Amino acid sequence: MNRIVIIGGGPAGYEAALVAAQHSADVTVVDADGIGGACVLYDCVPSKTFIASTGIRSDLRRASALGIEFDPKNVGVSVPQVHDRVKSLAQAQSSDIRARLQREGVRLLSGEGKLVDTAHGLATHKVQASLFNGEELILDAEVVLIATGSAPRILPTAQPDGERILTWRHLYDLEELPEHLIVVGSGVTGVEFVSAYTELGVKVTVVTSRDRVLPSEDADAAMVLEESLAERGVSLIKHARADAVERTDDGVTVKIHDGRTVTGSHALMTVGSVPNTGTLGLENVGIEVNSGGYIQVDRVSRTTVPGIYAAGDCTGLLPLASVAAMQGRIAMYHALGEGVNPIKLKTVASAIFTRPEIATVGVSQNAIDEGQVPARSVMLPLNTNPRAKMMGLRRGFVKIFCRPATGVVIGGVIVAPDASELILPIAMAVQNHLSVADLASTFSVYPSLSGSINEAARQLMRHDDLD
Ligand SMILES: Cc1cc2nc3c(=O)[nH]c(=O)nc-3n(C[C@H](O)[C@H](O)[C@H](O)COP(=O)(O)OP(=O)(O)OC[C@H]3O[C@@H](n4cnc5c(N)ncnc54)[C@H](O)[C@@H]3O)c2cc1C
Ligand SMILES: NC(=O)c1ccc[n+]([C@@H]2O[C@H](COP(=O)([O-])OP(=O)(O)OC[C@H]3O[C@@H](n4cnc5c(N)ncnc54)[C@H](O)[C@@H]3O)[C@@H](O)[C@H]2O)c1
Repeated sequence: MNRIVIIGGGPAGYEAALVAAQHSADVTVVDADGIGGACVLYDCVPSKTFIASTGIRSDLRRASALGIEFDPKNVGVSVPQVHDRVKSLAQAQSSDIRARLQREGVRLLSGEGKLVDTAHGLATHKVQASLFNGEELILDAEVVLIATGSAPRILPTAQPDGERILTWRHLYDLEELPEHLIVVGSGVTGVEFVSAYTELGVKVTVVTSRDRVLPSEDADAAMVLEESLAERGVSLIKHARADAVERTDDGVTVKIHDGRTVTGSHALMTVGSVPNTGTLGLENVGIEVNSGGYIQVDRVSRTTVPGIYAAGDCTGLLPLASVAAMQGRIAMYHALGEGVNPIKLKTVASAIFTRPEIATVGVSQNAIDEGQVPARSVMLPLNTNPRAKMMGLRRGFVKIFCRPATGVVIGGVIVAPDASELILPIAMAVQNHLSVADLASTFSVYPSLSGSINEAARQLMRHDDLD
């Protein structure tokens, strides 16, 4: 029987454990935060649960435009109830995953894991587990998976205190809504909270070092989001690198590199994450990390040391729960000698849970514009879609990219409510090499937002006929 030790119980670790247990391996997971990892307990699951509440308030605000009379001023937000729901749902999901792992026979240890091999190049490895109950165990393993995730990046001059200067992991402990929230950073994490807090009626200012929100995402999508946030009263301060955040008597001051200052009641730091690789004893086995502290892996999750794999945010490949889980599963299939397909990032679908949502899959507009990938594309505004008109939607679009000669779909972007759900047909087309003709000839429901996916594909087909 293979002895496998997994350090970290987030999506990378627990999905790997399930695969290994189903292949009759002897699996131990050592985890420091709780099964489900930061994903379930602090990051992805809590933020999406929070956003589920904040969205309801916006739906109510839009009701009058559709002829439903009601006074938005009478809508209250029970902050303790919203936060309790967030935390109890996260705990419940963690418990469910824990129970499933236990049913599959996985041994779960609560504590910190560290590699303690006495020399480099050994055939098997040793993991020291320092348990929170005070026990110290040394676990022998033929295979080790490092799946330790990442933690919020902290600026030394903006130390979070959990009261006024916050990371996203402090938010659900606040007793009241911030009066004026300054969000530092405009990446995916930042904009999701900017959108959510404005939906709750909180005044929000964004301080970003870049020239737009979502600098790494589709520019057309980012522009739609900027317009929508501006309409909801968000102030966006661009080209503004925050040097420091300080407490004042009644709030915070954010000091910007060029001398400007911004004051508010609270500051939320969303300036990225750092991998949890510093205390893992990597030097004891001869694994080197890159300049960002990430563990380098190949497409089947192998590190440079035989028998040691790494998966998820600690590898810096693509920090998404879905990718972490896939990397973890692939590591186990490979370690157990099963046939395995190396990970393909070109087919990963992801979404940004703002209002409107932004979902993407496959190649990006940037890669096409820079000439890295030849493609034809079409961008269809949603306001021509009958269902969108019925729903009173003013913004959003469907964009599809396809190969110039064959029309094979290679990517797409959707900006719409529930874009996270609407992206699936394009993701299926990308994954299965379907063409725009395949997409165009698939029946969609009339009327539906997904009808715009058919229509966009049809426009690319017409273009085909002219070639
Ligand atoms: C605010 C926010 C929202 C997000 N929303 C989404 C989303 O909507 N969709 C999506 O796909 N992704 C989302 N992500 C990204 C997603 O959360 C991560 O990609 C995912 O958590 C990575 O999983 P992981 O298993 O690598 O690590 P994690 O989930 O971070 O789990 C790692 C675990 O390892 C443990 N650990 C660390 N060091 C040790 C040690 N030495 N010994 C033992 N245990 C250790 C930690 O305690 C933790 O439990 C979001 C991220 C953030 C910050
Ligand atoms: N819905 C989702 O799937 C979801 C949600 C959240 C995060 N994530 C994952 O997490 C990854 C990381 O996202 P993120 O937003 O946490 O980090 P990020 O590194 O992508 O963004 C941080 C932003 O902060 C800015 N910044 C850094 N230092 C600054 C300073 N001193 N002053 C002002 N601005 C500063 C950077 O320019 C950058 O735009 C994403 O790429 C995504 O993969 C996914």
